[in-house]
Amino acid sequence: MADDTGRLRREMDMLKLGAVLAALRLANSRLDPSTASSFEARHVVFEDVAPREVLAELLSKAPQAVLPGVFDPIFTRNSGSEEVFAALDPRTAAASPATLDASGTRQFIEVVRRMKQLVDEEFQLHFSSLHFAQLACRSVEPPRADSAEKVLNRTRRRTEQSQEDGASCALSKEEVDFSTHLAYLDLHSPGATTYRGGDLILDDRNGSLSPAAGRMVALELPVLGPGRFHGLEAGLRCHVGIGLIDHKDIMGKQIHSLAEAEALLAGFQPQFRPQDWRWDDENFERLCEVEASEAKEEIQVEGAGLNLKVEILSDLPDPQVIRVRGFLAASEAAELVKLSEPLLEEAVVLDQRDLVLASYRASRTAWLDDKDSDLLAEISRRIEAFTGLSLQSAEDFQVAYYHSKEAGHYAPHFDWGIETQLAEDFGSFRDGQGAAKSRGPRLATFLIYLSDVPGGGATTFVRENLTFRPEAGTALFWFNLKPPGDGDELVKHGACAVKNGEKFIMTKWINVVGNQAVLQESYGLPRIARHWRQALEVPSWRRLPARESVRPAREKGRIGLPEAFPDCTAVKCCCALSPSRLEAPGAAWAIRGVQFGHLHSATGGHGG
Ligand SMILES: O=C(O)CCC(=O)C(=O)O
Ligand SMILES: [Fe+2]
Repeated sequence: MADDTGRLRREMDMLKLGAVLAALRLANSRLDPSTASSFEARHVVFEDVAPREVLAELLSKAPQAVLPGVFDPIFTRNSGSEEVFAALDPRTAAASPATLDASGTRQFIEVVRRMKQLVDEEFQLHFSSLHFAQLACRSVEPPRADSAEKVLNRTRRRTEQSQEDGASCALSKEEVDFSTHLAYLDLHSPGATTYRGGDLILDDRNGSLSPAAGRMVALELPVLGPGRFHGLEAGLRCHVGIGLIDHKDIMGKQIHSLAEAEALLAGFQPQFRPQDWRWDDENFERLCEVEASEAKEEIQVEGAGLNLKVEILSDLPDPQVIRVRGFLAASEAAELVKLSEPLLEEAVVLDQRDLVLASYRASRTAWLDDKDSDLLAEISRRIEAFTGLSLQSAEDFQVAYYHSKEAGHYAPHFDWGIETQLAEDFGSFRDGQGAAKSRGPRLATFLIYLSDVPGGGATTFVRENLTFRPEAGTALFWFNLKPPGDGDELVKHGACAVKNGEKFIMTKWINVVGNQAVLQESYGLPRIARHWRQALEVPSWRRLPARESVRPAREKGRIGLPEAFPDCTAVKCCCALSPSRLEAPGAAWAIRGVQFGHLHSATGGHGG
């Protein structure tokens, strides 16, 4: 299977991706600002996104494989009474290859991965997670009786109505999902034996784009704007569609996780759970008050001059989170506190590419370089030996200080942020020549408590239900990424308010560059995990289990779909967000200029 993947990858890399892009982009233009639904979005067209054989294979299998109604419930699903929509997501496909055989599933996953990569690169997305991905077919039989114009008008009215309803609905439901970017890849072109219509209409006044085999259109979405229409007139049309969310607060809502699909395809059985994270903040508050979590397993590890007890609090298929008491001696922790105290400054966090002082992090921080003290160099050596990871591209040590007077805390977050912006902003991230180093995202976090805390200050993992009490010298270690390099949605964690006294921690973020092999070796596993039973000198990562049997399909209706919002219908929640969120400074979906294809006759149908 790995060979297949490699071959497919190489083939796809060889394609001239996006070569026709420039030709299809017209000069930026703006809509009349008086238009009620002012719509400034950007769309980009790619040609030859996947090899023809891949498109043909997917197309030959799609009509039998797709299932009516398997779709993100937040999006409207009916495209009009004449149109039947059916879809399959990567995890469904991987869970029951009977509907799409293993080779088809593999290709589907690779195509989705490629599409996401192109959208991420084109729109320079830093936080995107896969909101949905689907192999979808629509059919209209017999041909629509309505004129295209009528269908379009009806769909437009329905969209406007759902936006009005949805706006109020979504306003009271901050948690509503939405995609910030979409992409559709056509598996085939319209024609006498296939289908008619299917143009993508970005705005009825401003243009449309005809489908063509291998063509992918990627859109940056205005959250409130007119709908996107890609209705059929007749026949059966199949495509691969993806939706991405590029916003750090929503990052990790990977409803359609490719990593999990890969794992399923490999015969691994991840533990699925409803991915509804509306309760993160409440859970955080609750976990702050509970007793420290107990280890599930304890393993004595030796080697490289270390002899430590590893406590495993959570393990595969969930993220492996471990605690090591006595990683530092009390005297070492105290020395580091002393070293960092004069250097502490108010903490900044990366907020959508800007470094800001944020209310959600009340703490002071200092950055310490190995060169600052022999002790730090020694601790780096210990971390390398212990984790088996290279610190070649790791960031400097960050000391964080929280005080009860400021109720010092750090709200639940992910550590996996991309560091390019940080590299430009922090001198300490530069190499000797002042050039920003390439580190890649934060693969893993090694956190060491430098002090006990008399009251509060626990570290909690809100989705794994773990609580750690600070004890000077104790370390925590976990991976932020999962194969093949996605942010892990289960490692969301936070620091509870310090209620009494003060808290010091020191963190080493270990980045991807230099550790790519670890990600590669874990390919096919739901997560990266270390075999702690091996001697420390032998870095050892859990390998893919042999594929023996195909798992039975999971219970229908539980496939990564969030719980329905109790008082929002699916249609109401479609694409709606508060306009104020759109206008918020620094919003991820800052809307750019418009680029349109040429104007074309309008066809109907409402596309999700
Ligand atoms: O202070 C803690 O317990 C956690 C800190 C943290 O998560 C971070 O600095 O990224
Ligand atoms: Fe963190």
